[in-house]
Amino acid sequence: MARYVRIPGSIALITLANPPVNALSAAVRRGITETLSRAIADPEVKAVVLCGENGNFCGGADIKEFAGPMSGPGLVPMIDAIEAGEKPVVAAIEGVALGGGLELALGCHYRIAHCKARVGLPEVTLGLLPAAGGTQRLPRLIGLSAALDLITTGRHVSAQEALQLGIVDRLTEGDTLGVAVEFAQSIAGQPLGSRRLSTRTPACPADLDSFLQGALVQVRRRARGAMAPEACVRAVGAAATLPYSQGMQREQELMASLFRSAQARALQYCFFSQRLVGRWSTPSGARWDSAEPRPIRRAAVIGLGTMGRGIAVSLLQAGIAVVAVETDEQQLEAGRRAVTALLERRAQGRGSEGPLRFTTDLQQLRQVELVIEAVFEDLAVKKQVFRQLSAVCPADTLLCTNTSGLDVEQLAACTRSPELVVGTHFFGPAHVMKLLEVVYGPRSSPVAVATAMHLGKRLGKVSVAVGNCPGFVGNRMLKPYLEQAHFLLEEGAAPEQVDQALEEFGFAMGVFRVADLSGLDVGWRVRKEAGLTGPGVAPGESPRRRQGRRYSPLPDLLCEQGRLGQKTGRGWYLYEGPGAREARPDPWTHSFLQQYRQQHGLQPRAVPQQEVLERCLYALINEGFRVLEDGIATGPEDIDIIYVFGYGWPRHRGGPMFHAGAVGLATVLDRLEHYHHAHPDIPNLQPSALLRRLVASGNPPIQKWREVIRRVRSQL
Ligand SMILES: CCCCCCC[C@H](O)CC(=O)SCCNC(=O)CCNC(=O)[C@H](O)C(C)(C)COP(=O)([O-])OP(=O)([O-])OC[C@H]1O[C@@H](n2cnc3c(N)ncnc32)[C@H](O)[C@@H]1OP(=O)([O-])[O-]
Ligand SMILES: NC(=O)c1ccc[n+]([C@@H]2O[C@H](COP(=O)([O-])OP(=O)(O)OC[C@H]3O[C@@H](n4cnc5c(N)ncnc54)[C@H](O)[C@@H]3O)[C@@H](O)[C@H]2O)c1
Repeated sequence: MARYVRIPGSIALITLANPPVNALSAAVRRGITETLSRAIADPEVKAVVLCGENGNFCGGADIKEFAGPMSGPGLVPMIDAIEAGEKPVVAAIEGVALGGGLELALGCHYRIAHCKARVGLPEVTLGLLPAAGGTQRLPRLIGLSAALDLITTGRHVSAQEALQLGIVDRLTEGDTLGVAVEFAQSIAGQPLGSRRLSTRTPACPADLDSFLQGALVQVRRRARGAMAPEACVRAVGAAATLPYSQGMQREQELMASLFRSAQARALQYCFFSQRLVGRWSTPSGARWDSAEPRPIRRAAVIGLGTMGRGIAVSLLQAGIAVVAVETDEQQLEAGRRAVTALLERRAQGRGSEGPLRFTTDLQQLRQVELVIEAVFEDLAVKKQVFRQLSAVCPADTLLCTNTSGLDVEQLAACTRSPELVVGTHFFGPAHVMKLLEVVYGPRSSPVAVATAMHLGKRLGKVSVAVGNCPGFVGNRMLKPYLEQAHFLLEEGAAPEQVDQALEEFGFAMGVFRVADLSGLDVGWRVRKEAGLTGPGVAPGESPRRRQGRRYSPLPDLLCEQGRLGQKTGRGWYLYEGPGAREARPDPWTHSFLQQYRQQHGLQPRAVPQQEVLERCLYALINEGFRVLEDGIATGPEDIDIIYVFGYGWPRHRGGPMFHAGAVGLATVLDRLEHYHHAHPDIPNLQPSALLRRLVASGNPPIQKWREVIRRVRSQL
């Protein structure tokens, strides 16, 4: 797993060979240890070059090994041996040097990188810290402040930035290995002294204590409840305050507190799930490895409102030519200004964008290969647009809708090629949010799904293929969650209490703060169209019951009062003025809730925080099990990735389905039964058949759920 060759000029070349990313598995560590001893023992060898095959230096420790017992040579002694050796070792970095890969390079005496390479210490994103000396050597190389930034964010750094920071010594645009070998020959025999990073003293800010304290406050604010960022700060702090060997000891202790933690497991599950959802399949047999995506060079966006603008920017930044369409000149002008401003704001340091044209004339779409419709969420309007698109665009144009939950099949039925219609559900702001739900209808062809999935990847999104049902996966599961939050207000909770529980769980914002931010009128319009509120409601129907089940009119009542959220300066919370962002608890809301409860004869009670969490989250999770039963999502990983990337579910809790497994499925079932018993008029609290079956199957690990799901589906 590490090849050794002696090349002319007294250089030993060690090549890590564990494709695709040369992860440092036990076999690779053994290979490096053995080949290095060979190079040191060989009197002919004057210097060593370390590189990786397949265009990558090294993607770090082998994450797959973390789940089992660790064996083989340790990374730390291996890297220490490289650094301590008398022969210079040069790392030739192509592709990536990440995590343990960069730590390995930091143990080398020199680093030469290709100009397209990326380096970083992303361990924090896996719930860990760089525990092969990264927290001790990087501060000694680039200073405490820069090292802390890299280690606590885990961000990947371009070769150019790495050079500026001093992480690499030299960049090359050509043959990295050739340059590294030549360089190694040139420095052979020179003293290594301070090239050994462990011997250096890190550059520290003047007021170290307050700097570290500030860093702790910042990471706590950024990653609520996540343990790893804090441990990273402490480990880097040790580099500043302790000698190297004691700092290493501190690094190991802190790593030990993280290594087997539930958070690390959750984050590593997210890493692998993100890759798993890329290997999508549909019930009709379409698959990622057999369906060929079409190349997309020219696209159109219909509707330049909140979403269309971001979608256009996303496409342009991926180098795709865009025709942007609006209904009239005024809307077009507003759209043009918005798109231009977004592009200008994001222009710095970005690559060239595709050409952009604005029009009100659908006839301009005669040459596009893909259209994304982002007009109002109104089925009739969307159907009309799809009829027009089908008439104007070439027959093989892929027609996509950005609907949040309308029936994709009904739109497909308006076109002459229904197999080329799919949902591409972006999340706002579309040029920022990472998630794309790709919704296949019963007639969507493999090529249509593959093209949309591939497009998502090109746009830098995490794409998840899901089936067609009201709300698809994400919004369908959100509905029972929101409903519970409203019911809890009826029963005695305050909005800020519910939000606090959810924020302490790890959401960046609680449900009511999010509602105020996105505007309460969005859901109000949907409920009016569904006949749940407004003129569509049958006369005499109880305000707290709809379609035979409990209903809360609270959000409708707020909208009727003109309290639409941040945009009106008042919603569930009070704001300084329209558009202001800081939410303050509003005495008006409290007395409104009090009156509402009195009016409906509801006896308020103190709702425990635990109940807030259980009812909101377990109702959402229960719907997730139904989504799986119905075959709308292929596996729990799809749901979890949707929630982590689209709905702010705290990543260190792995996603709702992972969380259910972590809590224990029997517990989730038990609590749902309890709440359903207490609230028989809330059908969403009735445990799903799949949850029952999983519990009956002995609570299998989440990786095994798919087998049970297959059995349940075949019996339903
Ligand atoms: C007490 C113990 C002490 C231990 C000390 C450890 C210290 C160390 O600091 C810890 C680490 O290094 S932690 C590590 C820190 N490093 C990181 O966090 C880097 C993680 N990796 C990445 O960010 C991305 O994979 C790359 C950017 C490298 C490539 O992106 P791309 O080109 O889009 O490709 P892709 O689709 O992403 O991956 C292709 C395949 O490779 C697989 N695989 C990848 N890395 C792996 C790994 N390290 N391992 C295993 N497998 C890894 C990946 O699953 C996929 O497999 P599949 O079966 O085909 O699905
Ligand atoms: N806003 C969100 O956060 C969000 C998130 C995900 C999905 N969506 C979905 O995206 C779609 C658009 O939502 P939005 O919030 O951007 O709406 P919006 O009201 O901000 O914008 C809609 C735009 O479409 C234009 N339009 C209407 N009919 C048109 C037509 N026939 N041809 C061309 N343009 C037309 C309107 O002039 C308007 O500018 C909806 O289906 C919505 O459900 C919205």
